[in-house]
Amino acid sequence: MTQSSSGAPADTLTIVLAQLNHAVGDVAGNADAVRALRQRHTGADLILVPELQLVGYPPEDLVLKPALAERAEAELQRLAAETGDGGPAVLVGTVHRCEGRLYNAVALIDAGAVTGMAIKHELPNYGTFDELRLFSPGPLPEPLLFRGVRIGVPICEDVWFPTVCAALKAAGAEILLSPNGSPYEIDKDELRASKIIGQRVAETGLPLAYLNRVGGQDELVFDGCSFVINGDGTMVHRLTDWREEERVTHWTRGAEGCWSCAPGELADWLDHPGDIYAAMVLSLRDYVERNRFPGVVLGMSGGIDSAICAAIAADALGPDRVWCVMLPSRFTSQLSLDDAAECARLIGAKHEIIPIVPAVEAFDQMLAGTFADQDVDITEENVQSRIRGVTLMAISNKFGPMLLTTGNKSEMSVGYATIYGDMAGGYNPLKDAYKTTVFRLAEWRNANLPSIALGRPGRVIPQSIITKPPSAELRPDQKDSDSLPEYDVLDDILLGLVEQELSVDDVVARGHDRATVARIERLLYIAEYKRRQAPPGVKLGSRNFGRDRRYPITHGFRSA
Ligand SMILES: Nc1ncnc2c1ncn2[C@@H]1O[C@H](COP(=O)(O)OP(=O)(O)OC[C@H]2O[C@@H]([n+]3cccc(C(=O)O)c3)[C@H](O)[C@@H]2O)[C@@H](O)[C@H]1O
Ligand SMILES: Nc1ncnc2c1ncn2[C@@H]1O[C@H](COP(=O)(O)OP(=O)(O)OP(=O)(O)O)[C@@H](O)[C@H]1O
Ligand SMILES: NC(=O)CC[C@H](N)C(=O)O
Repeated sequence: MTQSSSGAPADTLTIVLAQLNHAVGDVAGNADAVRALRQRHTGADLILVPELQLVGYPPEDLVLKPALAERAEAELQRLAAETGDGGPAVLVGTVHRCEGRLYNAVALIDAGAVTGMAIKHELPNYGTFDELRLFSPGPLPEPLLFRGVRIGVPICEDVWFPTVCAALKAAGAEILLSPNGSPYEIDKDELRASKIIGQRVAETGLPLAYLNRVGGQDELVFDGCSFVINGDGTMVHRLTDWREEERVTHWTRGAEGCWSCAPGELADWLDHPGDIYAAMVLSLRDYVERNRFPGVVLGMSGGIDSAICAAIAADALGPDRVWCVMLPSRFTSQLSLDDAAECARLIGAKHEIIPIVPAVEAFDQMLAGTFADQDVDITEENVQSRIRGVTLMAISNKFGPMLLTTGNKSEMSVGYATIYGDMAGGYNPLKDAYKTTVFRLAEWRNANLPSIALGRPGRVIPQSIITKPPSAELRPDQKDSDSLPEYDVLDDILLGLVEQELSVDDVVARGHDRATVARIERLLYIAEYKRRQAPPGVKLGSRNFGRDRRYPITHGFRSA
């Protein structure tokens, strides 16, 4: 029931929470998604869509192009006019230009017009965010009046601090509806729900609907995980994770004038490491689809990194869009050949063998004169890796699939990858996953099929790939542990140096060997140039090699 014809405030509201996967820059497509929602929910009073729905979140510097803002303004006016049909109103995230400034805003469109505007006050400017570069902060906001009800619209970062919600409450807000573009980070779903938003509700006593976007956008992925908490702190709705969802919620003004939302479904959210796996699947899917690739190709070595990447790709795109190429050299073992073939068979992906021996021999001959009197060293190992890169890129050029890179975060931390070799490619699902996480993911995927997956259920990674010692097989009997500490040791050192920004002394105090920690710190710093040239990959933690951690390439600092 909406506001009565006498103009008395509404005492019930039907609000649709639309957890959408919008596309950055596709203003027309994002507006069409709003149109379609209005058609599907004609009986609703109000529809809430994610932060910056019209331009997509995060728009980055694209939003500084005046033509983008103009297009968003035109679409907003068109959508507003369409609400003259008597159907639902919409709280739609968009950019707003005023007196030469650009704002991150939410427009209330209702009864044929823009009837209100909320402007983001707190602009996040840390980690991956740099909204102060793009937007001006709005003043402390006031509630928007909708059918006689004062609705507070704190926009994403606005709910991470007490100020905006307190101001809205003081100005008479009765309900808080918060549109978000909150990227996935390990454990952030619970942090948002139990801590951050729980606290805002406790401080204000107001019911709050938290609506997040879903989907992948370059290095970020959005998990959805929207929810509603009533003023007494009870969680009454939890929307699904990793998928779009439209949840119809019913709100009532109670005897004391306080609003509450009727309880609905409380969806389960994936725990570790299933959430990490889902993040990799969804981010790769959206990257490949939105950049219009027919599928992916990857070098399948019989090792765990390429195996899990192939499984993620099959779950993202379907097995028939994944092309696994084994490129054996004379150091490749029969076990690797067998494991690669068996893994591709279990996944259901295309598998092909292209020996690189003729190309290696040709390079040996070509360089024989120049390298006369030189010892064989890592140069020849890197040539093999680069021959694989050239071959895989030739397949990509000829048939169109994007080449996946497979270097995990442990390797990328210490530069254990060949630039222009196995680092050649377009997207890396493992970029922010340490090797120990990769092992956990393989075990998890063999026992679970995430609901968003398009791949086959059951075991997809042969056990021998999980149990054998990792090797790059670039020289006889090579093992990763010949040149690096065992991965559980390496990863704990990296956790300290990268994720927690500890010094060598701090990491040694955790029980590690000083010389090893100092060597890893040195390798970490001198590999920065490689990481700057590495392909993008999905952010999982709070310190990804990307916008979370912006180190200089050239510097002289060593902490020991
Ligand atoms: N600061 C800087 N700015 C710009 N360029 C810089 C640079 N420092 C070195 N370079 C250049 O980089 C070159 C060295 O880099 P690069 O050619 O990659 O060679 P490099 O890092 O020396 O060796 C590759 C490493 O990756 C390992 N690997 C290779 C292949 C696969 C795997 C695996 O586990 O999957 C591991 C291999 O065992 C070795 O440890 C130098 O020749 C130099 O020209
Ligand atoms: N024989 C091979 N055939 C096809 N691709 C290969 C081969 N060897 C290496 N690659 C590619 O180069 C990447 C790095 O390989 P390498 O085996 O040297 O180290 P890794 O990091 O242990 O990876 P993996 O666990 O996949 O073997 C592999 O993931 C794969 O994509
Ligand atoms: N879009 C935003 O304002 C994001 C910042 C916020 N702290 C989050 O990650 O949820």
